[in-house]
Order: sequence, then C-alpha cells, then structure tokens
Amino acid sequence: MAQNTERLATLPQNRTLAVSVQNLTRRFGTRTVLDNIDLEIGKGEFVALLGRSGSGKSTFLRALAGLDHDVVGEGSLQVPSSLSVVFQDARLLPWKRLVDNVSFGLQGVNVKERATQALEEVGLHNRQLSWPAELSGGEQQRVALARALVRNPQLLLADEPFGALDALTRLRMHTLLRRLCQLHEPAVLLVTHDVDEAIHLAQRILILDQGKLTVDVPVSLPAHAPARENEIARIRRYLLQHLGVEIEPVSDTPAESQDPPNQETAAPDTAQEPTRHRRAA
Ligand SMILES: Nc1ncnc2c1ncn2[C@@H]1O[C@H](COP(=O)(O)OP(=O)(O)OP(=O)(O)O)[C@@H](O)[C@H]1O
Repeated sequence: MAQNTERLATLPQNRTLAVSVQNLTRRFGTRTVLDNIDLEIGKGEFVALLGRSGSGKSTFLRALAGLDHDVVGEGSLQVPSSLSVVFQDARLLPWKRLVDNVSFGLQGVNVKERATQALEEVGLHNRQLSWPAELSGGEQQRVALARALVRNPQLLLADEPFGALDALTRLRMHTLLRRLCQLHEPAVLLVTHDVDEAIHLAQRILILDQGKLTVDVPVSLPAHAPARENEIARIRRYLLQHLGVEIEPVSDTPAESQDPPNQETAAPDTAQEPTRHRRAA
C-alpha cells in the first residue's frame, strides 16, 4: 500500500491473498489515472472501492479483470484465474434462455443442473426457461450474479452492480449478495458510489483519489443498536469528508465528526496493531 494512504489498521502479514497488485499505473495520453497503485486483498475478503466520478475506479477494476491490456508499470498484478465480473447492466444474451445464459461457457459436468441451482440461489425458482426480456432490471441483475457465482470464482469484481436499481431492490440485492458471499466465499472488489452500500457490505473500504488509494479502513459494525447506528454514522462522516463532501456538523456528537472509524470495533483480522499514516500535506 502506498505510503500516503490513510490506513487505520495493519493487515495480518500471513493471510492468504486473493489479489496482489504492485505499482499499477494506467495513463490515457498524458493523463495518469492510476498512479503506482499497490493493493492486497485477502482470500474471501469483501472490499469496497469508493471515489469521485472519473477517479479511475472502473479503470482499476478493468485492469484487475484483465480487460485492459494497456496497463503499464514495473510492478506485478496477481489475480486468481477464476474470477467473475458483474457490471451495472446485466449484459445477458437476449437470444438465450436464463439457464443457457448462466451456463454459457461453463465447463464440467451437470452444467444445466448447476445453472438451475444458481438461479434458485438468487431466488429465480422455475424461471430457467424464461427469456431475459421477460425479467425486470433487478431480476436480470440477479441472473448476472448467478452467472458470476456459478463458477465459484475466487474473485468477484463488481462495477456498480446495483447502480441502476431502485432503492428497495438495491437493499434486497445487498441481502442477497451478502448471503451469496457467505455461500461461495469469493474475495470481492465492489466499485460503488454509494457510501452506505459500501459500509453495509464491505469489511474494508478504499477511496481512490487522484490516481492513489488515499483511504483504506476496516469496517466492523456492532450487532446491536444504538452502537451500530453510531458506528455507521461515524464511518459515513469519515468517508464523506475524504470524498470532499461538505457535511453538516452533528450537534449532539461534535467530537466524533472528525474521527475515523472506531478501532475498537474493527474486524478482528484487520485490527492488529493499529497504525495511521496521515496524507502528506
Ligand atoms: N478509453 C479511455 N480513453 C481515454 N480516457 C479514458 C478511457 N477510459 C477512461 N478514461 C478516463 O479515465 C478517467 C477514469 O475513468 P473511470 O471510468 O475509471 O472513472 P470512474 O471512477 O469509474 O468514474 P465513474 O464513477 O463516473 O464511473 C476518466 O477521466 C475517463 O475519462
């Protein structure tokens, strides 16, 4: 991780890595969008990536997915060979039934059965013979998740997968994604604009700003209110400040508004020996 990243916890040294990126750089013409980025993601770890519009989140995800061959740098990019990508639009093949969309390119035995089971996992029971055009946007996105996870990927890359959905459907998709991740245990990198989505889903949140990962914080929410709500509010304020969003002061908790996420509630696997590197002035 770059020296100027604001980090609130030291990650365990001996954890198994799903992703290891060193010195990743991407330029478009003379413009450097990703500037010598370092990142490690542990096996099964759920990481959210926030950043202002145009900060390079999708560019970073595309580089990890192997969809960008113009990434430069002297460093290395190690990602598992079994990875799946989900985008904001479901990108289903309209001429194929759902079961054939999900099983498309799937190797091995019982391909149709596995695809049907994956559709059931996302709540689309008895819909395997439907066509994509017969589904709502949320249902199509569930098929995209089924297609991604039927491969049991070690890494799931998701680029604003719920960005086009209404608020209620998005909440349902959060619950579904959480359940699917418990089931399949992939490492996840979720690109999102939605600070609350990041807080509720991720174990760790990054912010990409001016080509660098400037924030890297663990998230561990207490199980019960009101401690949970307080911690969510505190992390939200912290992230919004680092995203450059003006925040109204909160009158009853003025001292907390500048504070980082609570060290004491940080996830056990990311809370050892807290260190903090302030961004260079
Ligand atoms: N193929 C390309 N050619 C030139 N510039 C590009 C190309 N792809 C991306 N960029 C530029 O790189 C920058 C980062 O784009 P990217 O899509 O990664 O940002 P983002 O953080 O995902 O944005 P958003 O949140 O708005 O989706 C933008 O300024 C964009 O114009």
